Amino acid sequence: MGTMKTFEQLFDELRAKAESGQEGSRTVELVTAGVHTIGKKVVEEAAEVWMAAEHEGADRTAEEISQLLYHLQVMMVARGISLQDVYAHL
Ligand SMILES: N=c1c2ncn([C@@H]3O[C@H](COP(=O)(O)OP(=O)(O)OP(=O)(O)O)[C@@H](O)[C@H]3O)c2ncn1[C@@H]1O[C@H](COP(=O)(O)O)[C@@H](O)[C@H]1O
Repeated sequence: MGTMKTFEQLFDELRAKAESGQEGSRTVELVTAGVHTIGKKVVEEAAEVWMAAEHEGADRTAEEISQLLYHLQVMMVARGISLQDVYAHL
């Protein structure tokens, strides 16, 4: 587990990362690859959340959920969608 951070903090970090174009950044790699590649990761991580929730412990499930949230945020960055755009629908 990395340093403790909130959903909002991670989003700001990912947006800055994508803009920086920093070499070796997973986020830059995914945003460059585009929404098709990111979409496949979102679906894969969603399936892993489901499987962990049914067959594994709470810790493993939480880890898979964190990976799903990360990939959803990368999708938002790739499509230029802000947190406000999403919160407006909650
Ligand atoms: N929170 C995350 C995070 N969660 C998941 N991942 C990525 O998602 C992968 C987990 O999915 P998998 O296990 O399916 O990985 P994989 O099978 O190797 O993936 P594929 O290459 O096969 O698609 C990890 O190996 C990471 O590459 C993340 N990558 C980055 N972050 C955070 O994002 C921020 C920016 O990171 P960089 O863009 O890499 O600098 C940092 O704070 C990081 O901690």
